[in-house]
Order: sequence, then structure tokens, then C-alpha cells
Amino acid sequence: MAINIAINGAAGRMGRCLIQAVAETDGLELSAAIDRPESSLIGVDAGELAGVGKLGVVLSADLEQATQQSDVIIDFTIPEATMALLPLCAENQCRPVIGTTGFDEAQKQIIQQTADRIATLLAPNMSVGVNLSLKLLDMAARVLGDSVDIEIIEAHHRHKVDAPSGTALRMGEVVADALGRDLKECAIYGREGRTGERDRNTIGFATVRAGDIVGDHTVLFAAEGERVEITHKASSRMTFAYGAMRASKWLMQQQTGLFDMQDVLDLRN
Ligand SMILES: NC(=O)C1=CN([C@@H]2O[C@H](COP(=O)(O)OP(=O)(O)OC[C@H]3O[C@@H](n4cnc5c(N)ncnc54)[C@H](OP(=O)(O)O)[C@@H]3O)[C@@H](O)[C@H]2O)C=CC1
Ligand SMILES: O=C(O)C1=N[C@H](C(=O)O)C[C@H](O)C1
Repeated sequence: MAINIAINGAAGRMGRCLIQAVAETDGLELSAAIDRPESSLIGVDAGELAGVGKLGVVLSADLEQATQQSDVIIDFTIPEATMALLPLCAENQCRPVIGTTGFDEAQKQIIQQTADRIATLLAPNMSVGVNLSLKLLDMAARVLGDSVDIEIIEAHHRHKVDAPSGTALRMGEVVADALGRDLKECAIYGREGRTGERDRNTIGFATVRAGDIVGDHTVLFAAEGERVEITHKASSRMTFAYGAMRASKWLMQQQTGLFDMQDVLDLRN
């Protein structure tokens, strides 16, 4: 039997890619497409929104019904919309696959509480390449140790509303963990004016917002005499959407708990 998939934020840049990916993926069926009640696109066929032809599911704002009639809901929205969704996921036993970024600590706790009641996946980047890069970063940080300066540079399209990207922050966490540091204490988010010399123990972040860049991330490990750069560049949002399909299928085998793409791709150890 097909897995019923709802999409929250279905009219957005990622939402439309997700509709296309569900339509292309064997074993998955689109059961609901949700966006803001104020959206002028409410009532439009989701397949037509995504450019894949009529699918017989119209864009709606009825989250209650969507979570009741779906096995999984894929959420690529804004943190406030995710927070409104989670109680319905737990109540209606609909597994959330969360791609939204920009959560604060209190919101992350609510995600954890939801995961105690229903299997939940949270990943700031669902591409295979970025998740492989996280493994490479762990290895690079352990080998290069405290003798390098570490900087994380990310670039995204002009419409992105959060910074640094969720992926850059996760990269920072992976590197900090590998070096036994706490990212909250060692992160430097941008520099200006007379900053003084660089402190070796910091991890710097730089953000670029321009044009239609889908998502570029570089982590730079710079020593005296050499440097290592680990770079990932996404050229299509479909790479994230296909990752979300893989995550949805995988999550159906879990009952409770909080997971990420490292679990789905078996990269945990
Ligand atoms: N994990 C990953 O692999 C990836 C994560 N992302 C993240 O996904 C999120 C969305 O990105 P993107 O698609 O580019 O953004 P968009 O702004 O294009 O899409 C978000 C959609 O959510 C809608 N929305 C806003 N509020 C609500 C609500 N209360 N209920 C339902 N829908 C709502 C928006 O409507 P409206 O426009 O009318 O406000 C919009 O249609 C971001 O946080 C981004 O960082 C992006 C790519 C990959
Ligand atoms: O907003 C985006 O577009 C993206 N957001 C994610 C993030 O914040 O890391 C992932 C991807 O880079 C695209």
C-alpha cells in the first residue's frame, strides 16, 4: 500500500519540488498540499502548481484533515508554521519530516517533545552530498585538530530569510563537537571594524545572499602553509526533495524518536 504524504508549505519553492518528487516516487502518494490560509493559490490543483499535471489534490489550509489522512507530513515552511503543525502530528500519529530551518532552542525542545510521541525527522539539509560532507568534516576536524583556523562560508538566494543557513550551523556543530568545543561559545557571526587578531579557538561564519544561488557551503581549515576546503554546491532543489522522499519512507519504519539524515543514510557511525 502506498504511503500517504502531505506537504506543508506546498506553494513554496521547496513545496513545489516536493510535489513533483512525490509524483515521481514509487510507493508514495500525495494526500494533502497545505499552505497559508491567506494564500491566493488555495483551491489550485497541487500537480498544476508543480508543473506535473493535475493530481486531484487541491492546495488547502486544513492541517487537521491533512494530518488525519496522511502517514507523513513533509514541512518546509517557517518555524512558526512548524510549531502550529507539531501538536496535530502527535495527536493524529502523522510523522513529521521537517526541513524548515531557523528554530530557536525552545522550538527545538518542542520538536524533541513531539518526537517522544511520534517518529520525527529533522534535517537542515536533506541532500546526500551535504550529509556525506558532514562525515568528511568530522574527520577533517579530528585530523587537523586545534592547529587550524576554521571558517564556514555559505551563499544562498536573495529570498532566504534566516542566517547563517541551518546547514552552516550544523556544519559548525559537527566541527565543534569533533574538537570538544561548544559552538555557542566559539562561534563568530561576521566581523566588522577593529576586530583584533583571530582567536584560533573560534569558528567563523560568513553569509552571502545573492540572486538565485540554490545553496553553497564551504568549510575552510587554514593552517600556516596549507589549507583544506570542503565544499558542497547544490544546483537544483530537487536534490533536497528526493532526500525528503527517502526520509519519508525510512521514517515509516520508526515508531517514536528524533532522527536526522545521518540515520536515514546510515552514516551515524
Ligand atoms: N532541509 C533542507 O534540505 C532544506 C531546507 N530548506 C528550508 O525550508 C524552508 C522553506 O524554504 P523555501 O521553500 O525556499 O521557502 P518559501 O518561502 O518558498 O516556502 C515556504 C512556504 O511556506 C508557506 N507558509 C508560510 N507560513 C505558513 C503556514 N503557517 N502554514 C503553511 N504554509 C506556510 C509560505 O507561504 P507564503 O509565501 O505565502 O508566506 C511558502 O509557500 C526554509 O526554512 C529553508 O531554509 C530549504 C531547502 C532545503
Ligand atoms: O533556504 C534555502 O534555500 C536552503 N536552506 C537550507 C539551510 O538553511 O541550510 C538548506 C539549503 O542550503 C537551502
